[in-house]
Parts: sequence; C-alpha cells; structure tokens
Amino acid sequence: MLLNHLNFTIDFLSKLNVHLCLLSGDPSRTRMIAEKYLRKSELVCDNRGLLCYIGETSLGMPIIAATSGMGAPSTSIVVNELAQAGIEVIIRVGTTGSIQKYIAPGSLIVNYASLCKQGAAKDIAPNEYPSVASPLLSTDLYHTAKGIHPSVYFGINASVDTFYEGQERYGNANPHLLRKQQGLIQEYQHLNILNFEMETGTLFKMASVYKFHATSICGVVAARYSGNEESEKIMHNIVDDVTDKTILSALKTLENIQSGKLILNN
Ligand SMILES: O=P(O)(O)O[C@H]1O[C@H](CO)[C@@H](O)[C@H]1O
Ligand SMILES: O=c1cc[nH]c(=O)[nH]1
Repeated sequence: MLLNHLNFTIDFLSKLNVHLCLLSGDPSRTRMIAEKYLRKSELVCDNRGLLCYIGETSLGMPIIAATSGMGAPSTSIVVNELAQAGIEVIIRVGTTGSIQKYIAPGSLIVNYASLCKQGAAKDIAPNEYPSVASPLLSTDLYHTAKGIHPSVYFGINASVDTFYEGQERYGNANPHLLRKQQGLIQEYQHLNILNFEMETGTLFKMASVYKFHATSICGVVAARYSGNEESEKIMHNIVDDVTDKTILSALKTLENIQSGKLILNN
C-alpha cells in the first residue's frame, strides 16, 4: 500500500529494514545528505517537495533522509507516515535562531525539550503533554556534536507556527505585532529558552505518543537577541558550514545505534 504523501510503500521500507531517519525541513538539505554523506543513495519520494532518499551510512547499513517541510502541519503528516513505515528513530537536522546572547550564529544546539506552541500538536496530545526528546538519543547526539564542533549547546527550544510574528520579527510585512508577541524574546531569555524553530516541539510529542525515539540538532543561522535588523535575517554565509556539522553529528549518532554503541530503551 502506498503512503498518502510519501509515495513509497510500507513494504518497500520494511524489506530494506530501514528504521533510522534524518529529517530536514528543507528538501535541498535532504538531497545534500543523500548525495554528500550517504552511499548508494536512491530517491524514493519526490511528492510535494517532500524528498526522501534511502542510502547507506559508512557502516553499510540503511537509513532514510526525509523532508518534513516547514512547520508543524507538514511535519505531522510526514512523521505519521514515516512511523507507519516502521521508522523507530528520527533526528531532526535543522536551522534555528538563537534567543540567548551567549549563543552566537555558527553554534549548534541540541534540544532535549520544547516549549511547544504549535496548533498541530494539539490535535495529537493535550497542550500540557510534555514535549520531550528521547533522553539517551539526545545525550549521545550532544556528546557527538561536541566532538565535531567547539560550540554546542543543550537545552530547551521554542517551537512556533510562524517565522515572523511568532518569533517577534518586526522588519517584514507585519510590523504591528500583537501585544502577546511583543517582548517575547526577552521573556524567553528569562525562561532559559535557547532557540526558535518550527518543527521540533510537534516531533517530540509525536515521538512520545507513537512510541519512537526523537531528538533535534539545529545550526544557529540568526541572532534573534540583538534587536539589530540585520541580525534578524538569516545569515546565509554560515548556513553551509553549520549544516555540514549538524548532519555529521546526527549521522554519527545513527551510526552509534547501528554499531551497538548506543542502545536505546524501548
Ligand atoms: O531549516 P529547517 O529545517 O527548515 O528549519 C527552520 O527553517 C524554517 C524557517 O526558515 C523552519 O522550517 C524552521 O524550523
Ligand atoms: O530565526 C530562525 C532561523 C531558522 N528558523 C527559524 O524558525 N527561525
């Protein structure tokens, strides 16, 4: 049977025995994972920009590189279908904006929990349901990333539904933010929330409800703490470097599972 949006069959993946996934918001990141980091990669889905590739890690074992698209609704569809296809471990490999002044662009952030302000997640679990990563997977990813990059942070993120209003951006089509959005960055600094992005919170809730393992690593491409209009924009010059480091870290953690070095509880 074909999955509805990922146009491969459940049987196809189960025959290949693929249970591990790297999930990117951006399809070009998915393609880069497949073409630059996986052996024998093969495109298995190109529906609606949701590119998915199957390939082998350096251990010669299969993984899937999949695309969530931007935001929770698209993520909820892709993750549900990946879970139907037997995926047991998902690492989100993303980009993010830093909220804390001590986290500079170019750093990496592993999130182990989210403040999940996402509408789609409310269809899956009550709002109060914790949005938490798999502890063992996240810890391994954090230590792995520390071995690859000097500047790695471990903490809570805010997953929101909008890139502009929900992340307190002023320099765009809507400079008149609702009162509840004004001062958000300062409030989140006091709450020790490290970063903004748009998928992790829903992914974590889905992982707990569906019983699979998930964590998230993002490269910091915007400094949202400075109040400076320029720094509100994505720093395209650092995207490639941080993307490489996030992918390398996440792949190594999946290889730790494949080699038996990392054993996840059920
Ligand atoms: O880089 P990706 O994985 O797309 O993640 C981040 O970038 C997008 C916004 O530009 C959102 O999807 C956000 O979560
Ligand atoms: O500032 C940013 C950067 C990437 N992704 C986001 O959601 N926000």
